[in-house]
Amino acid sequence: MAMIQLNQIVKTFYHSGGAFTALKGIDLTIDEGQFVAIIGKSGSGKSTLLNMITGIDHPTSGEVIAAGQPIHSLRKNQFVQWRGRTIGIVFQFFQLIPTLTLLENVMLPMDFCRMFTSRERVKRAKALLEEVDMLEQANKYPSAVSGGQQQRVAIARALANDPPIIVADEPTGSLDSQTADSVFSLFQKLSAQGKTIVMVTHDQTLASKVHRSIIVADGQIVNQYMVEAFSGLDLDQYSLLQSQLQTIHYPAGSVIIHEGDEADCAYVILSGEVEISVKQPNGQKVIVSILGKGQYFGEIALVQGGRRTATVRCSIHSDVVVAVLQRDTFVGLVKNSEMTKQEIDLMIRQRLGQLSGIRV
Ligand SMILES: Nc1ncnc2c1ncn2[C@@H]1O[C@H](COP(=O)(O)OP(=O)(O)OP(=O)(O)O)[C@@H](O)[C@H]1O
Repeated sequence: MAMIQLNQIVKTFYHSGGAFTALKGIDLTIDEGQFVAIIGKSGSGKSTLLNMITGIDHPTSGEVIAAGQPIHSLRKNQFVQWRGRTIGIVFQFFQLIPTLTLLENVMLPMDFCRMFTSRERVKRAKALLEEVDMLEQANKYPSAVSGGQQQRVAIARALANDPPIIVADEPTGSLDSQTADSVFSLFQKLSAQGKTIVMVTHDQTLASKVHRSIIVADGQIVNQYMVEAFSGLDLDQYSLLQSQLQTIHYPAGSVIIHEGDEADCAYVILSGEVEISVKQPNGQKVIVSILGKGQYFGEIALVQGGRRTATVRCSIHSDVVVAVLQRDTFVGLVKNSEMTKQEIDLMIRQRLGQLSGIRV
């Protein structure tokens, strides 16, 4: 079930110098219980995207639905109460109230949403502080504990009303790496308990520790099948890829590449399936493989020089959408990413081996 859904979200900021579009038509569905990392370079639009989900900011156009509620259709008072019960928010700099004790900070969202009786609130706040290993410090003020400890309390506060969604903007960004690890494992624990978590981070290594990572580049989400096809790129390279991509729609059964043609681009399949075929010496065509979403083709002639080694035709059952990468972009990516180069070299060797087996 979808817990968060963004439909065609556009956000344009207007200022004295003109207009700047920070989000350019974002479509995103996050399922219940998913732990999602939003990754991207500084200025790519991550926080703006998060602010759309929390309702801290309004989209210029488009719709956000969280826990079944179109959030921007609620009146302000209704919205604030709804969010207090539905979305727990964790910030990079904790944002605890300095004049309240840690226990009082955790009780605040329950007081605000009148969720539990006063006695239950104290009991629950203590239980949450225990869960984040901070119960012994409950009566201290935020300034008397470390940054990592403040963030643990901020997480307990986000959980106060038992919201199904937790949203966190760089929650480990201001912490040293050891403290960051222990705060991150708290999020993993919450994920295991079934919370839906959306976390903005600069840290690409976190991608392997969550259910799903979404790369934002220049106000757009980099297509997940591009990320699958080129898994070894860094954020600068994904940004470049996103800015230079062109998508083309081919009808079912049409030919995308003819064997023997000159080569000037490579392709990644975004939807549908293609058949790769070669001509045998006796003139007969043989299908050597079928490729689907997240797989690329057309790379052999680009990397090795020369003409197309096979014909690529859309399956007769479905249309095909491909991302087209011009020669310079493709060769540049391969040259600048050793991991991508190794993966592609290996793939080319396997494919050429397969083709020569068929041509003899
Ligand atoms: N209130 C605003 N007015 C004008 N421009 C804004 C505003 N908020 C954000 N922007 C611009 O929108 C773009 C995206 O900003 P955003 O804060 O979402 O990026 P980010 O990916 O979260 O960056 P960082 O990792 O540095 O926090 C930036 O170019 C930023 O300057």
